[in-house]
Amino acid sequence: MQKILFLGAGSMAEALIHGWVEEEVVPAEHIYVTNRSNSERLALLHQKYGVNILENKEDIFSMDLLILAIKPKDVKAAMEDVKDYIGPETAVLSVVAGIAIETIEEGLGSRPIARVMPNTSATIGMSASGIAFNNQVSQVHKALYLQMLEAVGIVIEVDEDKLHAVTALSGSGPAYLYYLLEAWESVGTEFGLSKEVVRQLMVQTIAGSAAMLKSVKEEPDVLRKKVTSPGGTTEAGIRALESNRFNEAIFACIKSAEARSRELAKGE
Ligand SMILES: NC(=O)C1=CN([C@@H]2O[C@H](COP(=O)(O)OP(=O)(O)OC[C@H]3O[C@@H](n4cnc5c(N)ncnc54)[C@H](OP(=O)(O)O)[C@@H]3O)[C@@H](O)[C@H]2O)C=CC1
Ligand SMILES: O=C(O)[C@@H]1CCC=N1
Repeated sequence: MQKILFLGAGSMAEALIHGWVEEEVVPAEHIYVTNRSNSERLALLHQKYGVNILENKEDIFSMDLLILAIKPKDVKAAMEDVKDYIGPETAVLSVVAGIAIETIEEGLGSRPIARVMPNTSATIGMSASGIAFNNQVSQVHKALYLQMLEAVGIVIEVDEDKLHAVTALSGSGPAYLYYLLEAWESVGTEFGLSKEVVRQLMVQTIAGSAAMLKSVKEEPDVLRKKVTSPGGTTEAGIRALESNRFNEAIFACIKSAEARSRELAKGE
C-alpha cells in the first residue's frame, strides 16, 4: 500500500497516523489526509508527522487505500463526496462506529472493505482493535491489515455483527477508565491528597493490574480475592460497590453503548 488516504483527520485518524509513523509501519510520505473544512488541522498533521495533505479530489483515484475516519452521521455525505473520484482498485478500511460494510458497499461500490474498531491508545501502540472483512479482501491484504493494526496494539478478527460489542467494550473502553480516574481523583482530593498524587497512584494501579492479568495465568476473581482480606478494607469497598449496584451499572453501560452502535448502523 503505497498511498493511503485518511478521509477525516480527527482524533482516531491522528491516533493511527501517530502509531504507524512512530512504529515505522507506514512511512509518512505514503499517508495523505483530508477533511471537510478545517485546513489548520491538516497543516498541523503535516507539520507534526510529515504526512501529505490531499491537494485535489482527482488524486483520490490513485489511492491504494481509503480510510474512513469520520463520524457516523457524516459518513453518507462523505461517501457521496468521493464516490465519483475513487478508483476501481482502491480498497476501503473504515473505523466508523456502527456503519455496516453493506452501507459502505452501497456508498462506494463493490470493492474490498475492512471494518476496524480500534481505540485511541493506538497513539502509543496499545490499541485493542476488532476487525471484520467483506469477502473481497484477499488473504494478502488481510495479513497486511492485521500487521498494520498489530503495530499499534492487538487486533482480533470477529464476525461483523460482533463489532457492535467490540465498540461498546474496547472502542469506548478508554473513556470508561478515564471516567473512573476522574472519580478517583475527586474522592482522593477529599482526603487531602493532591490530584497529581492520586493520579500517580491510580494510573500505576491500573497499569499494574493490567500487567498482572496479562502475565499471571489467573482469573480476575482469583486475583481480586487475593487482595481482599477478610474483614479488611477491600471487602468494605467491594460491599459498597455491590450495594451501589456496580454490576448493574457496568452491564447498563456496555449494553447502552452496544445498542447505540446498532442504532448508528440504522442511521438513527
Ligand atoms: N475517538 C475514538 O475513540 C474512536 C473513534 N472511532 C470512530 O472514528 C471515527 C472518527 O472519530 P473521531 O476521530 O473521534 O472524530 P473527530 O470528530 O475527531 O474527526 C472527524 C473528522 O471527520 C471530518 N469530516 C467530517 N465530514 C467530512 C466529510 N464530508 N468529508 C471529509 N471529512 C469529513 C472532520 O473534518 P472537519 O474537522 O473539517 O469537519 C474531522 O476531521 C468515528 O466514526 C468514530 O466512531 C472509532 C474508535 C475509537
Ligand atoms: O463514541 C464513539 O461513538 C466512538 C466509537 C468508539 C469510541 N468512540
